[in-house]
Amino acid sequence: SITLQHGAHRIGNRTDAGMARWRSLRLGQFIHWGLYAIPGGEWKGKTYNGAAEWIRSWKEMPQAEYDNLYKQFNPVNYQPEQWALQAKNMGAKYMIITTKHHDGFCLWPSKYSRYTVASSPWKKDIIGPMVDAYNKNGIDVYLYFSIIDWNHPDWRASPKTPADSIAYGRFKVFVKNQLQELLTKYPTIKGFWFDGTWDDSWKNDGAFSDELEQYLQKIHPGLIIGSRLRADEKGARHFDSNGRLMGDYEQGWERKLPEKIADIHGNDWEGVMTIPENQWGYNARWAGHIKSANELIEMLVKSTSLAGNFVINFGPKSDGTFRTEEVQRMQEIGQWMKVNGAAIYNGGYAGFEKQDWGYYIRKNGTDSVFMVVCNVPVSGDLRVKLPQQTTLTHAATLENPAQAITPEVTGKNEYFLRLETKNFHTPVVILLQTSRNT
Ligand SMILES: C#C[C@@H]1N[C@@H](C)[C@@H](O)[C@H]1O
Repeated sequence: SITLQHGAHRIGNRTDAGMARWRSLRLGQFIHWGLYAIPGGEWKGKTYNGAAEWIRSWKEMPQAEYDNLYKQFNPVNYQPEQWALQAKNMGAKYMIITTKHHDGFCLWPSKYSRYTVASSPWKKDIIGPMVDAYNKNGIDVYLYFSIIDWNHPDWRASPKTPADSIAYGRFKVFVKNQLQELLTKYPTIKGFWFDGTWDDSWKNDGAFSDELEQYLQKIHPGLIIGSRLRADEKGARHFDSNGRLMGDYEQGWERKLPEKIADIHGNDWEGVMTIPENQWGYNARWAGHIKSANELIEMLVKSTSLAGNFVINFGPKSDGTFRTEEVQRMQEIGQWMKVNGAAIYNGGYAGFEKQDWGYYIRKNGTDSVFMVVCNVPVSGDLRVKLPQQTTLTHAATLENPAQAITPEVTGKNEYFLRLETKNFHTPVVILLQTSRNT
């Protein structure tokens, strides 16, 4: 390995209580909300086919017109208490909110910028009441913060001239000030979710991202920050030039998930997922494949089975309400979580051989292993193959009333569980009690 000043400073996962809590939450809610919700993917009768929150970069969108949308930001139906209750009923245990996306508009009244809610008809702080409402409902809050800031005169994707470098130097001070301000104003938040760190200006300044992370940790010890913030001094991101993860969890799983346990290299990780193929901010016209609640539940189960967190994204409208399809997904997922949440919270990798019918999840630190059946075999017979020296002592479904299943022993450490009925409309969870033959 090579000597790095600004590579990973820790080998292996964090072992503190704050990270153990993050690891136990498993299901999160992402919220992308900002000026982009006003056009909602459309402008003067034309439809923008990209991600709605990137509409400012669309050649059909005059940037000056986009930058004046703040004069229309007035979410009269914004009710953070309702948002938090809805998330609680979905079973989300943490929430990530865009304080500032790439367009640079701040949902909090930052004293370092005029491009904030304070300048809008709404005037008031959006973030504070949201953090309070979610915390009151037992949901941890993480703040999404984009380093890219299209609105700030000193932002540079790639400094070319000495003047650029001086401007970008001012921009780095601005970033540091805004982050310190967010930690001071919202001290109960558990971490930052950084984005927009792919440009040369950031990638080529590993020292700054390293110092920034340490500066934030000094203000708020235990802060949880993923791998998307840092670069090392050779421009490597997420993993340093020695292949070691920088940050507290792997944060590269955006609209994709690992397939098998080897893909995560033993690191904590989090997957973030849109319900349409690629829309984070509100887009009036949802096109392409829209994920069903069952698809999202299966992704949550798959993530948990591979010892990772899963965060589902929602894009509220400019008035502060949620579109029907998103409300429906939250309700359906919540109904499933009410019965089966025990298989998700504190769930992790079971270490059993993967079977076609679905996923195994081990309740961390116990001999309780859940089977989550997503693909009911026409035979109704679920094959279970346990590691050597492991015996299956009991099996029952989680639903009410629990349906006991007598395991049929077919060979060494191999069993079949027969489902009495095969017509399930959502993934069915079976709790296995195993014992290790010491
Ligand atoms: C690309 C990109 C951004 N990363 C996702 C989390 C959204 O914020 C999207 O705009």
